[in-house]
Amino acid sequence: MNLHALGWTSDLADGFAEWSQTRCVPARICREDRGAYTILTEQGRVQAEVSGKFRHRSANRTDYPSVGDWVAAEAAGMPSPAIIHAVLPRRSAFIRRMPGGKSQGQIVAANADTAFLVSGLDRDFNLRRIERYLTLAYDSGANPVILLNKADLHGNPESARLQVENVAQHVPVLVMSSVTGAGLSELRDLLVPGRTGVLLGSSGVGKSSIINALIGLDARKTNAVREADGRGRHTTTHRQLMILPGGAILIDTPGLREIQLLADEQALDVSFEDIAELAAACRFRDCSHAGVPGCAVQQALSEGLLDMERYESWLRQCKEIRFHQREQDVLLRIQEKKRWKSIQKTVRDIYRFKGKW
Ligand SMILES: Nc1nc2c(ncn2[C@@H]2O[C@H](COP(=O)(O)OP(=O)(O)OP(=O)(O)O)[C@@H](O)[C@H]2O)c(=O)[nH]1
Ligand SMILES: [Zn+2]
Repeated sequence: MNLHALGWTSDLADGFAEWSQTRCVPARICREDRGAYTILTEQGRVQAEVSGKFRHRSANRTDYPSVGDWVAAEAAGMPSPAIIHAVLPRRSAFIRRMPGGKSQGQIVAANADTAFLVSGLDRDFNLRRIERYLTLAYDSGANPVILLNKADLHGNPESARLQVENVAQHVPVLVMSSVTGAGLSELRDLLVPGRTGVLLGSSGVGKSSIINALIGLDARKTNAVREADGRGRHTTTHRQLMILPGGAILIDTPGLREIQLLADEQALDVSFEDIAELAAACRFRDCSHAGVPGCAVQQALSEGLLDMERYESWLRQCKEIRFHQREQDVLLRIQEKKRWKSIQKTVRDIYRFKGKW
């Protein structure tokens, strides 16, 4: 398989330069299952794991390879898995907060060019959730596209599209159905050979069905091929990267049950460009725009120029991002403290050792 067909770019080639004189080859992670990786190389699909040295120097979960990542890997000779020595610099990454409140981030997909944010036009439809996904997408570095799937279940999909276009300024919104095939050809037009898309969305919105429809499988049979998750529910359990017949690369992700933001505030300025503009025009310095009379944001609210629910959604996201930033700061301070303790201990040990002389 040609590396370019897997999404190889000149930036990646630059990133790989320091490995080019070694026995390593470039490879892309197509599947991860608790530390066991499946990678794609020019030679084909192989199993891989990270080296002991890699494990040793990787303190954070985000240091480890994720689906979509490019790595420097060394073939170890079958049947041993190949050894991953390094992750090449990422062009984009979707980071979400780990479920269960740990403050470490988890990379859902790496190196995507386009983020397909999938919603179902059924009971799942929720503008506020779309706003959250948009912030996540802008923070990741990939370009968002919104897919409104299950159009066959909605009485007036066009009205839903208008609502979404209202909150997702400049973002393409596609109404589709993986069951009837509506919108599929428009979606195909957005898929570029050698470019990577990632499907993100809650469980059950139809991510796997969309992929199946794209590769020509009957979407209604998706359930039959889904893997049981042990609780009797059928759901996608592994993120997986695949190459579609047209040559575009697509990453399927398991439904994110909770999407807590671990984004940068700048991402909010893009997903809420309208509010960011108002905030910039606010005459109060350091205004939180949360209720001060005379504030430009409050003014827009009272004049009906800004939707209250959208404003509240923005405020919640601001608070959440700041909360995680503070938490992250605390975490960094603790790590720094530990580092100093260990340096102090080393120094003490050296003196103690010297004292024996
Ligand atoms: N009516 C209708 N049903 C759909 C459509 N797309 C998917 N479904 C159904 O919705 C259910 C969930 O679809 P999946 O493709 O498994 O959803 P998913 O987003 O991959 O879910 P997870 O793997 O849990 O993240 C299945 O029963 C599909 O048959 C659609 O366009 N219309
Ligand atoms: Zn203000």
